[in-house]
Amino acid sequence: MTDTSMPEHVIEVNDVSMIFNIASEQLNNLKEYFIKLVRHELFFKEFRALNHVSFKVRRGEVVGLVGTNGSGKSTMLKCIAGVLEPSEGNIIVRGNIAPLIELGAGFDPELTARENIYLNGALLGYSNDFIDEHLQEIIDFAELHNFMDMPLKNYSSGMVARIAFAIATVTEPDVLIVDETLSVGDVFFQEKCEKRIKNFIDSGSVTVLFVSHSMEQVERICQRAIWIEKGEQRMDGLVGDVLKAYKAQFA
Ligand SMILES: Nc1ncnc2c1ncn2[C@@H]1O[C@H](COP(=O)(O)OP(=O)(O)OP(=O)(O)O)[C@@H](O)[C@H]1O
Repeated sequence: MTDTSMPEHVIEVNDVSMIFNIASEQLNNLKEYFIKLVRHELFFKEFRALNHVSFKVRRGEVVGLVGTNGSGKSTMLKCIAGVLEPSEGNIIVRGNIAPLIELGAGFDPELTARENIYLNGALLGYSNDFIDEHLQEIIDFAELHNFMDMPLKNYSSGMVARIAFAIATVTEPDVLIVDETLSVGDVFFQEKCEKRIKNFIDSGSVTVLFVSHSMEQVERICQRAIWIEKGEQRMDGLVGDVLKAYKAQFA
């Protein structure tokens, strides 16, 4: 049931900037780093990965973030997911987030896939009982029945993606963040994930933020796109219009 008292914007990104401190010169090893540090010769310069970005996303909207390599898309998603704190501005997220970013970050490579499902599930806020109840469903979706007792360090990146996607989407999240997760999966898994995302979209209550370098995939999944380039917000609008402008820069 939709709660009409809820504010209609599920995500609010208000004038967000992200500044990273990067070493101003190249250091070749840790020893060099410590010598410079002790001599107070270590200087940093500021790098703005995001520069005054603002946008709002309504419940049920499916938004694609596009931009060339290093333009700040993942940084934006990490700020929204709460993995990074913006240097300036603020972000409001109303509801629970299923973040499919930095796959494997919430996993322990030494543990088996089965153990990792419980570990990652706990990080996502699921109880042990809940996982017990849904374990088979997760394994079925990931289609990795024979590999459940293998340590995750022996998994391929696509296999990790399968497990991560299956756990994160076992229930309907308020906000689903998908950052290149699907790109490491094979075409069959990609189709399966897209179908699950589409089901969420059809329910009308899941908000999806999606990053992909496949323009075709962005066009197929998203209604709206935001173009971020070198940390600057270039355009925000209907997916067709934004992709047209984005592609035109290479023409
Ligand atoms: N922890 C960090 N420290 C310093 N710089 C960082 C850090 N994380 C990201 N950056 C820099 O911020 C910029 C934006 O990176 P980001 O990963 O957000 O780009 P992206 O648009 O997701 O790129 P891609 O399409 O290649 O995945 C890059 O120049 C990157 O080097």
